[in-house]
Amino acid sequence: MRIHLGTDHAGFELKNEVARHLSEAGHEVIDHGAHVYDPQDDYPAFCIAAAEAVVADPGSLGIVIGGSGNGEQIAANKVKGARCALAWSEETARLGREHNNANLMGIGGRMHSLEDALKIIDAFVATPFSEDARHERRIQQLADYEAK
Ligand SMILES: O=C[C@H](O)[C@H](O)[C@H](O)COP(=O)(O)O
Repeated sequence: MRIHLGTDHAGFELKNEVARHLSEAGHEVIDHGAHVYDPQDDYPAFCIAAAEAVVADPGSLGIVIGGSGNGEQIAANKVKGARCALAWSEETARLGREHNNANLMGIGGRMHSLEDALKIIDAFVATPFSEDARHERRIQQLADYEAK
């Protein structure tokens, strides 16, 4: 699977670990920055770039990383067609895929150990959308609102 990453300084270290971990697992990882550590950088451009890439690349997934994941998720969700779930446990990661067909997840690099963060990310990447009618219906309602 192709996986697009975006992060600010607060997720920089985790992003590099995630890129290594996912590449070793056989995924194609595309890094939309930050490419250098700058403690003063801002998350929106990196997360919007990752979300735009995911929307333009159907079937791919995205992971946006920051200190909390909050701002990163907000930024990604500004992109039309992006459905970015804030994943803070393996269960919320799985539900983001099963119920919301999330094509991106946000995660806080300051919120988890590396081991736990990688488990959360693995749960997200491994879980398919359920395709249940009630979830399809709700996602369509969001898409209809977005199209207005
Ligand atoms: O929601 C925003 C993210 O958590 C940012 O990564 C965070 O606000 C960055 O904080 P600071 O600039 O204090 O390192």
